[in-house]
Amino acid sequence: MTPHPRGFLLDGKALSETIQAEIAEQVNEMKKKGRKVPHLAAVLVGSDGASETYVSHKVKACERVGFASTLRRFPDTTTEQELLEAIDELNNDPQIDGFIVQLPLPRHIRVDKVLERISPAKDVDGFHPMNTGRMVANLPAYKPATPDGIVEMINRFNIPTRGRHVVVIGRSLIVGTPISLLLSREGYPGDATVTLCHRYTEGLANYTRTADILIVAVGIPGFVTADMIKEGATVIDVGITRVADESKKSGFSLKGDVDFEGVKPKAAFITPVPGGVGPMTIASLLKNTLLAAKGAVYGK
Ligand SMILES: Nc1nc(=O)c2c([nH]1)NC[C@@H]1CN(c3ccc(C(=O)N[C@@H](CCC(=O)O)C(=O)O)cc3)C=[N+]21
Repeated sequence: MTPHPRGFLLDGKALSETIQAEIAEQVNEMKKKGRKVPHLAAVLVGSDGASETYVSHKVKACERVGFASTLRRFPDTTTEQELLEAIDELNNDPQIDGFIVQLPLPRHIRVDKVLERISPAKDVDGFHPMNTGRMVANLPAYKPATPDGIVEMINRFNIPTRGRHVVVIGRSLIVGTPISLLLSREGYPGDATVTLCHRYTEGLANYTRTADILIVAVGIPGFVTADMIKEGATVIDVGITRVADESKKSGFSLKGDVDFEGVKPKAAFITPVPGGVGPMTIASLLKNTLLAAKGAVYGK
């Protein structure tokens, strides 16, 4: 008998590039028909290093697929009212198909107020309660990019989900809650039995050890260790933390929530960090922007 394969890398970077090539193809078709290319705007408040990196990745991805992009920068001292006015401008700008307000925001700005101000039809992050609600109700909606990227990854790598036990660690509105919903609902990739764990879960390892698919989004480097994994599980690492690293020019390296080296020999499939879920998030944001330009969710 051949040994069961272990440690197959779920290469999110390569898959994201494949999806971006598919999107670029669609942009070419739009151009041929004389239609305007999709236009994504990003709003960045303050100068958080990680946020700068993510937003620049999004802008570069737009260029790669042939989208137009706009970056609106605001200082840390921007008031909530000023930010809301900037959002109104983007809502009313017919050139902009979709936009995102990069999180986190400075503490003096109420994130709920900001997200609710975004027109649901332009909310390509899928953070507006209208899109959350429509997703829950199985209506056409923009789905949040990180869970959508995970679903896409499971789909394209043909990882079975029906009747499987999915354990999610972390219940955020942006990752843990929506991925639990998407994988438990009808059809593929779905039909899974989902357990949603969080900081108050007692005996966490008793759950994780029964997971066929383990999805970790807690933001603590190396949180999941080999002893917590079932042999042959699929391990999806959403964490991405900057950890000081003298050997790097940047002075830091990126660490996931999973002890990759320890877990890899036990897992059937595993996502690396970087190069796993992060790039899939970008691909899904582009997908949503294409949907917005086509009016595929709310009409034109
Ligand atoms: N309104 C809003 N929408 C978001 O979607 C959003 C956000 N705010 N705030 C922060 C989180 C985080 N996020 C990532 C996107 C791409 C990578 C990504 O491309 N990561 C690369 C490496 C990134 C690097 O070099 O630092 C990778 O994992 O290989 C990571 C994280 C989107 N987020």
